[in-house]
Amino acid sequence: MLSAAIQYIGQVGVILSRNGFKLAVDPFLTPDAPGGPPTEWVRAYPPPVDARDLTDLNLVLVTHEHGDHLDAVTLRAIAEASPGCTFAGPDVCARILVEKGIPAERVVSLRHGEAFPCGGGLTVHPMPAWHEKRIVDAEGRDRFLGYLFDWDGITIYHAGDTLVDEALVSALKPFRIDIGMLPINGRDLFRNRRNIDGNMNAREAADLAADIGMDYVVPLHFDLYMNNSEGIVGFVGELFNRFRGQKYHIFQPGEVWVYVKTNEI
Ligand SMILES: Nc1ccn([C@@H]2O[C@H](COP(=O)(O)O)[C@@H](O)[C@H]2O)c(=O)n1
Repeated sequence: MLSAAIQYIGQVGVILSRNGFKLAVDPFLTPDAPGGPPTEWVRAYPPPVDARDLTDLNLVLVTHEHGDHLDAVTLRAIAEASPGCTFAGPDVCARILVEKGIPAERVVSLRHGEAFPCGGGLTVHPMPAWHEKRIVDAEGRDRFLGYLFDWDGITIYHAGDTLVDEALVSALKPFRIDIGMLPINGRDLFRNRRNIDGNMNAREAADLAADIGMDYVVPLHFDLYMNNSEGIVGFVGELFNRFRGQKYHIFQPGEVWVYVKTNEI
């Protein structure tokens, strides 16, 4: 019987733990968000975890540089609380992390096509992401990344912020994904006008989960900022109406879910 523990910490932030190795993706734990009131960015709930209490992280992965994903205040607090923690992300983020005070020797630049071996039987495969569009620099390095965790018998995909693109489906198809964590906030002209880049919506996330054959699909990016959300009801409806039997897990902020991979009881 194989298992992995996942804690949801808000927006797209999660902490994953397996085989004694613990990592966080996009921890955004600042109570006063960048922008913040009186702007449109009003958190729906306070951070469920204090970054200063994250004392045993081995790795933090950042998907892109937007302030609700790369939160320098949170990351500096983690660097201090978890002295053995490495910080990794797209090259743009790696440079920002160093500028923001994370020691350069603890920062790794990741790119699609180059696997990143870690402890605990984990290999991280950086995946391209289309946060409204795919942006690649002159050296072919993606500005936005998702991550595929090939973790000693359990495969977990964290999409970061992305649309569904045929090239993404092709990149994911070779893997048998046990848990796929997908943004579902969608996009529209009126958010674009306010410089809010879009992602896949609930319908597209449901289709992707079914098309890839994910065991569980986990929606993200729907509950923290209601100005950039399409809610959760549509996602459940899509699965119920069109993909009956597709398993899913909807997190509450701060909740820990233990995924167990077994056919036996
Ligand atoms: N507190 C925040 C959160 C987000 N933004 C900006 O919104 C845009 C979209 O954010 P994503 O989650 O889709 O990456 C992006 O430009 C963020 O910087 C913000 O200003 N304040």
